[in-house]
Amino acid sequence: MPDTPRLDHARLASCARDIADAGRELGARGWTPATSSNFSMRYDSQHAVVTISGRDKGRLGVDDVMVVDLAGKPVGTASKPSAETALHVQMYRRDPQIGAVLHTHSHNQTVASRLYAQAGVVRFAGYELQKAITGYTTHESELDLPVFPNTQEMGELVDRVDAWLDAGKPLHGYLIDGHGIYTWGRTMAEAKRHLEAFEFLLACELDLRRLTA
Ligand SMILES: CSCCC(=O)C(=O)COP(=O)(O)O
Ligand SMILES: [Zn+2]
Repeated sequence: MPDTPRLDHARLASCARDIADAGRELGARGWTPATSSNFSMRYDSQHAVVTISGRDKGRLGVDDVMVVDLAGKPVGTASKPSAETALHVQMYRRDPQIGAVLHTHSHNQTVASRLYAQAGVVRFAGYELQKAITGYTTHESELDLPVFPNTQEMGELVDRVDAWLDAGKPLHGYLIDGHGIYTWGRTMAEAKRHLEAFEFLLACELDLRRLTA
């Protein structure tokens, strides 16, 4: 039987506070409607702290998160982790530098995911705000946000993300059709900056489509 790690309660409380703060901010912007969305932070090299399934993500408290291993298995609790935990732990497994993953369901994210599902990608070019994504230093770059089909089978989404990354294509976030966005960062602050940047860029693209239709 695998050893159950003794939890560092100070570390867990610190992650819980950061996750709850992020949830309050994102919820206040209307990006987490109707208990949607989920958030996580890396706890250590083999574990993450993730939101418990079904909680109101705009009103999280310290008891609304739990520890999982990087296979998504609960550690030290009988609570049920987010239904989308597999998409969080995938990022922690793939990149040891990733420290936080955010998933939201804003109106713009959802509408854009529907409009660009067939193309399979939203390509941003010419926006100064592309520089808010780590590694982008000029508006004269192309930033791709893929759109994957929605499914209740998390393994299918995990495979699509793996395929994108295994093809060597840069990935800083992705949309799921009719669902929402995933993005991440080395820290919670970086993950929030990426989320805000994608939300802003999607809003611009949607406005341009309306204004130039
Ligand atoms: C009510 S939203 C449907 C599930 C979802 O997409 C989501 O983001 C929240 O699921 P969780 O299990 O993390 O609460
Ligand atoms: Zn979701």
